[in-house]
Amino acid sequence: MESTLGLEIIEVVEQAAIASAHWMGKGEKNTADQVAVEAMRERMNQIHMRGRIVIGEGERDDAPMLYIGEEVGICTQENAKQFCNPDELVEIDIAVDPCEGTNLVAYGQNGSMAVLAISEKGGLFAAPDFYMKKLAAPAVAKNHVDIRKSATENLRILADCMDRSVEELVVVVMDRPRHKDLVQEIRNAGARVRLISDGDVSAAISCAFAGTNIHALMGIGAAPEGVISAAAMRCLGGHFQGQLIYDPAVVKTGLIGESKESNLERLASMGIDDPDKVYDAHELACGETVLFAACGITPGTLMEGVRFFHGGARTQSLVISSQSKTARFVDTVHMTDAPRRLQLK
Ligand SMILES: O=C(COP(=O)(O)O)[C@@H](O)[C@H](O)[C@H](O)[C@H](O)COP(=O)(O)O
Ligand SMILES: [Mn+2]
Ligand SMILES: [Mn+2]
Repeated sequence: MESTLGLEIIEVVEQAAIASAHWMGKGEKNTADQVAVEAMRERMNQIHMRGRIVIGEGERDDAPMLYIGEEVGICTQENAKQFCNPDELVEIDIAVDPCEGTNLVAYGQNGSMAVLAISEKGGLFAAPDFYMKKLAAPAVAKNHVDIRKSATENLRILADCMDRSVEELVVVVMDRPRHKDLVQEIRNAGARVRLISDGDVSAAISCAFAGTNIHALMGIGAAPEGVISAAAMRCLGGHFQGQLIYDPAVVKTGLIGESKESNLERLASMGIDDPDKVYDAHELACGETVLFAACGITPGTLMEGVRFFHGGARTQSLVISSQSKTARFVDTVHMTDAPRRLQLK
């Protein structure tokens, strides 16, 4: 599955990031999102593949593009037989977030990226548009920390695993009222908190890389982003656990349905019989082969953002593969017109 796909998906996230970056700082989050979706879809449809979106634009958005169930790739088009024999191609599932951190792009803040994960059919958990409690940590802490334990306990374990004191740990938490007690607990335990307004995919993956000064992600974000983060963490060997949040009283945003009961019914109709199950990275991204690609839109912990210059743009992406066991940082110069000069760095 990987061979050429690994290269092509770099271009998919690059094109989405460039399109969105044109809207950086313009205060228009919907446009920044929409152009990323269109660019991602257009580039995906040039790839010799039979893809199906399993995580895309929200189930209830009625989005015209990259909606859940949409088929993408040349080999899914009506005239597919002109280009390929669809029966010879492996069917793949794709999770996309063309603009992860739309607010960050709109307000020119750090940490946004175009991102996707791919696996063979059935290899990614088709998470509902619910919230998810998440715990991410470096590989050394894998299976030692546990989302069922308190933050205080996990911080002690994490400090032990990393051979440092709790005071030397930095935990990323989304700046939301629902995290008031969690933030207090982390501070009381002695660790330092980095509050982010958006973009918990970047924060989760950063835990797997030493040198980011991010040692854990705790708290509740969106479930689809949890699956995308898990795909990367599974390939990187980092710790990632997620637990669906179906009780609107926990998040208090009204975004996850009117009542706990109706949400439980919805989960049951999707075949999720144990709504309290704790999923690890291997369960959220269980495919034999998993690929992950992200390209920075605005600057982030892992990647630079898109930089425009006369006649082109420069991007930085991260492509991770479970098959080749690689995490590649790709630095690309895009020559849209004839650039006056190309800078080495
Ligand atoms: O920040 C985020 C927004 O993503 P996007 O809509 O693609 O720009 C994500 O990283 C979060 O995981 C998540 O979507 C968020 O926590 C859910 O929203 P909120 O109710 O504001 O916490
Ligand atoms: Mn997102
Ligand atoms: Mn998004």
